[in-house]
Amino acid sequence: MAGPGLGRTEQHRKRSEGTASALLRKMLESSSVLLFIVFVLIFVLLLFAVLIRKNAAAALIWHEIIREKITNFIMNQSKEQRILDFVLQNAVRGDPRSVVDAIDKYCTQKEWAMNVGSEKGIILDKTVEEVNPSVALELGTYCGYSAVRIARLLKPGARLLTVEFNPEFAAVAKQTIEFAGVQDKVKILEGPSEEIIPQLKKKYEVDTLDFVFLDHWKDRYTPDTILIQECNLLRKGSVLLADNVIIPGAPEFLKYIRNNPRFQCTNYPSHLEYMKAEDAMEKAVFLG
Ligand SMILES: C[S@@+](CC[C@H](N)C(=O)[O-])C[C@H]1O[C@@H](n2cnc3c(N)ncnc32)[C@H](O)[C@@H]1O
Repeated sequence: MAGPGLGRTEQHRKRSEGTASALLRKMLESSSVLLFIVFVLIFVLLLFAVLIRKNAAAALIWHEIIREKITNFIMNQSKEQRILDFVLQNAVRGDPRSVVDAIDKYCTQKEWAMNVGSEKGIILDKTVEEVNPSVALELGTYCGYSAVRIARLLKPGARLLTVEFNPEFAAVAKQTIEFAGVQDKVKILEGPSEEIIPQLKKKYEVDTLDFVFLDHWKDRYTPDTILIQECNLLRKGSVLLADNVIIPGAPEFLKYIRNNPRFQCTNYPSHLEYMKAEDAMEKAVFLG
């Protein structure tokens, strides 16, 4: 009786040992898999961090897609609303320069945003001062940064029409423009540029445009430039200024405008807003 009993205990002990070592093996295997995954993740993150520093496209993906979505989720608020809040708290009501400076400060120190920015803003300012427009058109309002920049330089009686198809951006821009005190000079036209441009003559009493700032989605630069001409909105000497012709880039537009004998072009090398990557603006004077 004792023999078989001891045998069972021995068998049981061996089975337990077997199970324990299998469990330990599994644990070691799974922890090394876990360790491997952690290493791969750290490597990918480091690679992405280097890429963000070196590559503007990766930086834009990080700022505009990943970081912005996470911050919006955590704060339950859009980036554009955060920019507006910063303006309301840090700029001086009725002082357009302080509004521009506050947006630049926010976008340099806190969150990147697609305003024309301080460096290319100087090229924009100089062009507006040179043209001294009575009627200016902006395609792409966003938060109203460039609208305020342009409006503060307009002579008395001159006006800026600015087109934006995103209602949330248009609402933020309206408040920014009002806070800057330039609301009498700026009218936000809500809707897609391709629908608004053909309405400019009749609905908004535009004869011709003296200055056009192209700063909406880059694939619309060429079709909208053609549409503006088809609607007879340009006069001899009208000036177009296009932003971001290098990043995100508007190669088709550059090809179209530089090969068009009706335009005389000048390129202004600069840098992508709030970044070191190279960008440029293209000025095109309509020769009639
Ligand atoms: C680069 S942001 C404009 C930045 C602004 N000009 C500034 O410097 O402060 C481009 C804006 O154009 C708007 N947009 C893009 N395509 C458009 C279109 N076809 N019609 C109207 N708005 C458009 C986008 O919603 C976005 O707000």
